[in-house]
Amino acid sequence: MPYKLYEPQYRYSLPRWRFMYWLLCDGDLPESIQKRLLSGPSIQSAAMWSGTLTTLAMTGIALYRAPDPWFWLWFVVTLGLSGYRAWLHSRAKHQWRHKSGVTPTDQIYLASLLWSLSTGLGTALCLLSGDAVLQVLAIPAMVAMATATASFSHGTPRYAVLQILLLDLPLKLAVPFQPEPWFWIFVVQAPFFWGALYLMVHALNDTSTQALLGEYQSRRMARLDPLTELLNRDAWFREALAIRSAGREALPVSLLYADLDGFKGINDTHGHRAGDDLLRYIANEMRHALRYEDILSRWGGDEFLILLPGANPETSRLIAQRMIDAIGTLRPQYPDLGLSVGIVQCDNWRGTDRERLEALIAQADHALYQAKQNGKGCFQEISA
Ligand SMILES: Nc1nc2c(ncn2[C@@H]2O[C@H](COP(=O)(O)OP(=O)(O)OP(=O)(O)O)[C@@H](O)[C@H]2O)c(=O)[nH]1
Repeated sequence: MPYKLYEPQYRYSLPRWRFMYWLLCDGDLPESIQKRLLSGPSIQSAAMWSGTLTTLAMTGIALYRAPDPWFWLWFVVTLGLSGYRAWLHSRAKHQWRHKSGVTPTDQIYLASLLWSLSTGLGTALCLLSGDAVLQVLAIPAMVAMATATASFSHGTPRYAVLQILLLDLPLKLAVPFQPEPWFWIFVVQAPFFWGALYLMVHALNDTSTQALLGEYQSRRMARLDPLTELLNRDAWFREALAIRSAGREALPVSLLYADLDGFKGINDTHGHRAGDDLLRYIANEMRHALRYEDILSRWGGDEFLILLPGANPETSRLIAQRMIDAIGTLRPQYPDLGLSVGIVQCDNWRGTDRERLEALIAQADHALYQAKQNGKGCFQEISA
């Protein structure tokens, strides 16, 4: 049966204020999951508007029943906060759509906390007003809002707890200051109510986090070589072919085919596990020798394929030599270890398809063969 997964309208960037980060994020999770949890229903427009409309309806009824200056203040604060929150949401949506920078995550969550506080204080006022209608309205409205908050904000459990307390605590604190003894029942049941919401937030959070982590891991495994965590062949092809459409003018690229020298001997002498550790270490060294935009993969065994977009021959020589030198620093421990690199230069990447790319790889492989023939530990270049 077809079904549609819940997708947030847009993703929020991580909070920048320290306290907000602590309140909203779990630093142990990958950033993409933190952002996904952060962008849950709690700060999507639908949740904001349902909360806002409920509060506005309550303030309207409160003003109708008892046009007290405090209720006027509650009404004005709710109206002001609603406008501010609507503005923040439209800014966030715009920034996300146009990828023009960070979203105002801190402000959005802070405004939502202020709404919780003003709503909590407002319902406490309803209880203190002595008006039976307002009192009867305030209690179920607060139970509904606190419960909805727990499910909406489950992606951010610390924040959810604070929000529930801001909403519900003032009402409970108001009970001793009004004459009706039956309202004490809400104070007595408070620990059970909050405890149940706490458990619900954490159970929902656990389920969402585990599901997102599972999805994250399977995406990673489909993309990365498990030993070195570099791109695997398929992902490399995808990324390499994806850059062909960028820009209109000719885009020169270099393709580097790198192969370790003497690696078999290291496996034979130090064991396969030491060989694995070395491959991981070398993958990291290569990452550091490259630029952000370069596309690096473990092609197989002790071979690596690297695409350098926009690189001229001089840059590619420089990068190849940088990688050879980086591996050279391991000589004191592994005297026979080295790196040979075949380089193929391509003047214009535009219009490249898989077939042409495979032909370029074959040329780079040929250049690598020549580098090995020339005594290893060096690079050899040819033009496409
Ligand atoms: N430890 C480890 N070894 C691997 C892995 N994949 C391939 N190898 C080994 O890497 C070696 C690659 O073979 P060659 O490239 O011929 O070895 P080499 O000594 O570097 O040869 P030259 O390139 O001619 O210098 C083989 O011994 C493979 O068993 C791996 O994932 N882990």
